[in-house]
Amino acid sequence: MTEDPILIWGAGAIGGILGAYWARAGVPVLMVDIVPEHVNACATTGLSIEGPVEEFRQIVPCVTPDQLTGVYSRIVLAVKAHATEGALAQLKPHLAQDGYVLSAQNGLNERVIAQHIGADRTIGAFVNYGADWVGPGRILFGNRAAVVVGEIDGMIRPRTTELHQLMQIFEPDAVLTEDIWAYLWGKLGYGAMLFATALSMDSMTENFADPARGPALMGLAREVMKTALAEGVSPKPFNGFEPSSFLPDAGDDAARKSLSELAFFNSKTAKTHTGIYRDLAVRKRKTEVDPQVGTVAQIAASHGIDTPLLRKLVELIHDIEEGRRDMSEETFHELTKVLA
Ligand SMILES: NC(=O)C1=CN([C@@H]2O[C@H](COP(=O)(O)OP(=O)(O)OC[C@H]3O[C@@H](n4cnc5c(N)ncnc54)[C@H](OP(=O)(O)O)[C@@H]3O)[C@@H](O)[C@H]2O)C=CC1
Ligand SMILES: CC(C)(CO)C(=O)C(=O)O
Repeated sequence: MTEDPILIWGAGAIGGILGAYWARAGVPVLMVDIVPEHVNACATTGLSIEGPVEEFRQIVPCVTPDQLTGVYSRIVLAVKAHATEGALAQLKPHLAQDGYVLSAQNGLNERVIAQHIGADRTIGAFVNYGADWVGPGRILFGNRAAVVVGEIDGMIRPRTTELHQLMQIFEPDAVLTEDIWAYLWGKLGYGAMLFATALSMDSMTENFADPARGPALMGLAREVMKTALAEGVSPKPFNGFEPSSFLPDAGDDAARKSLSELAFFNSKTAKTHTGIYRDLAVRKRKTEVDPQVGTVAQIAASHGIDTPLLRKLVELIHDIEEGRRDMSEETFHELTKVLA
């Protein structure tokens, strides 16, 4: 493996965990984050990984973007999707001509990254493990889950194999794929339902297990799967999400079975609520709804597919972000009304 440090841009829940595991394994890592107290804690007293999976504290070199010098050949981008363009502008001067950016994010950020730095320098990852940034130098690792890496053109290159090995340090079951888009679109389908779970204060499991919420949840996944098919993508299953159960010809029983598997999978995590819930209820900040759900609705429209549930979901999340609605069961059922 090459020896210049892997730059992790965004040292929060997802990036921080990768940084801590790689640093502990002796892989040279440098993290970059905009929260000075967190940067200071990671680099001095160490980053504390907490929760049921494993507990340890690891010093990980970490700087703010203005403190960064040098050029790097491997950059892992782990900021929220709406921070992608800003982060790309900052990281571009630090990316080697023959280097790459790996997106460890939810959404279709690989498209945005490719536009800015070139498709040949963009690699995709699908991450489904659950984590929360709980304070400076502290991350809750709630549960292990699927981790997949792959080139956006489907080729397997030496750098992809190296990345796969690196991911296996952290997640032994990490997968190397020739079809990263299948996983990214699968997560968009699951992700649309996760956004809906954040319309109320209830946990992911309470949402997935509630028969009254089933129709709206399955309707959201169906709109995303229909759009994926129109894009020529066949989403792949992971951790209880079974894309084929939400295809136009699959019945309600299959969809309900997948919802019940998602309820079960999420009953095992210490991260009971989504990152979206955390943005809305705890951190009181904007979510990734526009670059995730909004983007799918736009892509659907470009294929002539109507997505009334996705559009309503974007509107409801905006309402909560802007203080026009509470997070409540009643807000969730504004989605159900779309089906009436
Ligand atoms: N958390 C989870 O369990 C999962 C998250 N994901 C996805 O992973 C991605 C990252 O999410 P997550 O780790 O939870 O987010 P976090 O908010 O925990 O971490 C992102 C970190 O990046 C910082 N940041 C923002 N802008 C910049 C910038 N320009 N340069 C450097 N750092 C910056 C943030 O600071 P600040 O907070 O001040 O903005 C924050 O510290 C998202 O797309 C998310 O949907 C996917 C699967 C699971
Ligand atoms: C729930 C989770 C961790 C996926 O399992 C996620 O992606 C999120 O919090 O948004």
